[in-house]
Amino acid sequence: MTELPEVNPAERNDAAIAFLLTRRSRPAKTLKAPAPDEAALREILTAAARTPDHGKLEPWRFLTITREAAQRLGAEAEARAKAQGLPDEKIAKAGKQFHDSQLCVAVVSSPKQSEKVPQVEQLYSAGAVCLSLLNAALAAGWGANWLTGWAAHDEAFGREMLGLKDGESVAGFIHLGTEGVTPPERPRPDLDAITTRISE
Ligand SMILES: Cc1cc2nc3c(=O)[nH]c(=O)nc-3n(C[C@H](O)[C@H](O)[C@H](O)COP(=O)(O)O)c2cc1C
Repeated sequence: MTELPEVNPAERNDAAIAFLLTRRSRPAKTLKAPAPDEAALREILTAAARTPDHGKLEPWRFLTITREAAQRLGAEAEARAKAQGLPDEKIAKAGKQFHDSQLCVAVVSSPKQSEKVPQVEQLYSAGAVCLSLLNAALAAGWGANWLTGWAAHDEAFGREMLGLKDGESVAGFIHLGTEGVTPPERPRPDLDAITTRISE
């Protein structure tokens, strides 16, 4: 069990706010070794699992994929994309995220039967886990990137290569490693354009 730091949640946490105001992903293809070791990964996953989850259903789980396993998955993704008759560019793309990967965590959406919590809310929670995982890795000083792509959406690949069960899907492949390049800031949403004030 990762020990919890001493933080008073009722006080402003300037470092956390500064992180959230500046955080950004590092492109997966630019990540290098080393990747988080077992202890570092455990801390990141512990943070990721501390995510809002209506009804405490835990409608998600993790697959941790080493670099060696990722090479195997990359080759298999390419072979399957090729067998589906996809164009060369898409075949290469299907495998590339795995070939580039130092360490990958697949966040699996695993919705549970519930009369109270709609499936879509369980899916939202899986997406929230992806962001928490990404942010925990970035906050710990790693480079990280949330990707999906062909392998996340091909049902047979999920079932046969990742062991997904009926109803499960990949919410994200989060690639982790050491930052190779700091990407330039990208345009961020115009807050006024996306915010409506409802005041009465
Ligand atoms: C669900 C989801 C799937 C994504 N899949 C891909 C992908 O397959 N390929 C890609 O280049 N970017 C993908 N992205 C975008 C990357 O994560 C991108 O690096 C990210 O939007 C950068 O955001 P940030 O700088 O705010 O962290 C995806 C984003 C999300 C939320």
